[in-house]
Amino acid sequence: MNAFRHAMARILGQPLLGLAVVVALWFWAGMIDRATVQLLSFLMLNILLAQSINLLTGIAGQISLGHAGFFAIGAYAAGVLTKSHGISVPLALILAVALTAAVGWLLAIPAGRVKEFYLAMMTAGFGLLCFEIAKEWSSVTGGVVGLSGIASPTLRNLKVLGWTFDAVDLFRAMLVATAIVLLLMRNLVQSYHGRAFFAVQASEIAAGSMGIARGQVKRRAYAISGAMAGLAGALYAHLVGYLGPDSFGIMRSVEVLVMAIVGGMGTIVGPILGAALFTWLPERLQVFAEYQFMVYGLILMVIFLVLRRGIAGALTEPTRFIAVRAMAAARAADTKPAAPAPATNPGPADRPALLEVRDLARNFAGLVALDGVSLSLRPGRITALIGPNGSGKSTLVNVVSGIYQPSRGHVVLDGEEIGGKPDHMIAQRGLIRTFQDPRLVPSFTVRENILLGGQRHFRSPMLAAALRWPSTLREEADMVRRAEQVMALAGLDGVADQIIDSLPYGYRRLVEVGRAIMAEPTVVLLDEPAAGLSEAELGRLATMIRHLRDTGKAVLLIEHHMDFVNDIVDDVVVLDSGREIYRGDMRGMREDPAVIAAYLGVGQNDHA
Ligand SMILES: Nc1ncnc2c1ncn2[C@@H]1O[C@H](COP(=O)(O)OP(=O)(O)OP(=O)(O)O)[C@@H](O)[C@H]1O
Repeated sequence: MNAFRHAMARILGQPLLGLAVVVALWFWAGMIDRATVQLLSFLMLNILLAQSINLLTGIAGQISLGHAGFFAIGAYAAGVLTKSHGISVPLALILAVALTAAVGWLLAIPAGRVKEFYLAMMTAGFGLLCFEIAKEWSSVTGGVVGLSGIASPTLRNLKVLGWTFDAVDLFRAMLVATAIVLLLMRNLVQSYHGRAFFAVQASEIAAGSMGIARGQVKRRAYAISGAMAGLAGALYAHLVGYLGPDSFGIMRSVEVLVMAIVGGMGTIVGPILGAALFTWLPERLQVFAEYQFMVYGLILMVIFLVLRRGIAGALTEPTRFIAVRAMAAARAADTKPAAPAPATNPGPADRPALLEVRDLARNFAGLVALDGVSLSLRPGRITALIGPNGSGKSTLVNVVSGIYQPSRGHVVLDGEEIGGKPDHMIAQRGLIRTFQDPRLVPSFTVRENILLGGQRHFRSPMLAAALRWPSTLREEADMVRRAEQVMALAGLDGVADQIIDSLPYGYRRLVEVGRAIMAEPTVVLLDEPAAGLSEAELGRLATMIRHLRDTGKAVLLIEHHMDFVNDIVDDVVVLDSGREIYRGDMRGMREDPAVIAAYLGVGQNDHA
């Protein structure tokens, strides 16, 4: 079964297969009856709609129950602009797409602030609003009577660049448009922009910690998704020549979502298969006459029960079509991993600090979690931050990395005050952190997760990524090469292509630290990276942390594993109840009475 799914993944992943299908459909359309051409045209619309929601929901993780709204805006914009304002069809199409992209961008501003049920309800509200406007704004949309007489093949008045389109011409134009959109979407999803979408879906906090501006990513996802649904709407207007509000109700939004889910969200091929099934199925179900919707409902229930990851998930390997995998593997083949940096001594203790924390405090509703902590992290030195549970170590990392606002004090990174700045900006400036519970993209491979560390260094604009501009490919190849080096250092090269969720826990910790190395930070904050690691994994972790030190990074290590800390750190700071109780070296710490009483527990043994 696995061999079959692997083979299917290879076959369906071939761009030549897509080209062959497009060419075959192009010629076949000239040989078949009109009804079939119409059905194929609807298939193109459904593919665009299903991909549009796939990008927003399956890839960027933003559920939408109002996609029919974008479809309606695109359709009415094209219909009104061509019919009432005499604008040419191609220009109207471009304007309709631009308008829906702008609406998507604007919708992201409120929608980007909410999640899950609230987001579902907000987007359903958007869909309802569009539906009601279509119904009530009768001077423009024709209201419930609808807008008829839009240029279409049926009326023989669909003129494009002086050429009158019949049904077959329109289908061919839709076929080419759909193929181009799919190609651009695939390229985009496989670039670092696409990885940012997946990262936001997996964990917004982790995305921020890699320098990904989640608000911007969501706005882009809404705008592109809106534009795709808008394009489908504009094409629909010219396909049918008539628009009525009933085509844009909530059921249309649900249908679009169902197509993408049944096909397989998060993949490129899934929504195509889902769209094909749901274009073909209603026709077949007509034999059940008045029972057809019952049968439809039953089929849906069975499909969701049996195909948990959609048709694509059943046919192929999981998430085979996402991210940079194919490209990464190709580039990796000619990559020679660099040897780990030679060990050097720690940097001198008197070099200027890369990170200065001064008098930092943080309260949580009356609880003082941090109470005036000061700390300096210098290049090429590893500082341990230790202390009993609840002493404020993670809070310090969260405040410094921008997840929590400080209640008081300063955080200065490389001479710049960063206290209170958003987490992604702090990461962009070179302060990278890991989490107590590793936060990775579960559907990504080890390589893809490591690559996410490089997000802050990518520069290619979205258009260049969608067009696979040579500069984008070069940038991507450089990053992949660096990811290979990081994996070699971390001993992860043997599992580079494994999905992270299929690997034991220890690997996830190492991958998260590898991701931090990939970011080429100036300052790294590691929150209990050794927890739960085996002896062999601890060895690899130590190599990675020493590599950070030897390449001049300032490292803060929160850790309870004293033997591990003893072996690698240069300086130690101990916290208790949000205050510093010790600063110095390891030996001094072990003998310090305050540390013994608060943390090391020897004092308690003495009492026993
Ligand atoms: N988001 C929050 N809301 C309320 N209280 C919090 C929050 N985060 C931390 N605290 C509290 O702040 C104090 C310090 O917690 P913190 O997690 O920083 O300790 P820690 O030293 O990292 O502990 P551990 O070693 O168990 O991770 C604790 O009393 C904790 O309950």
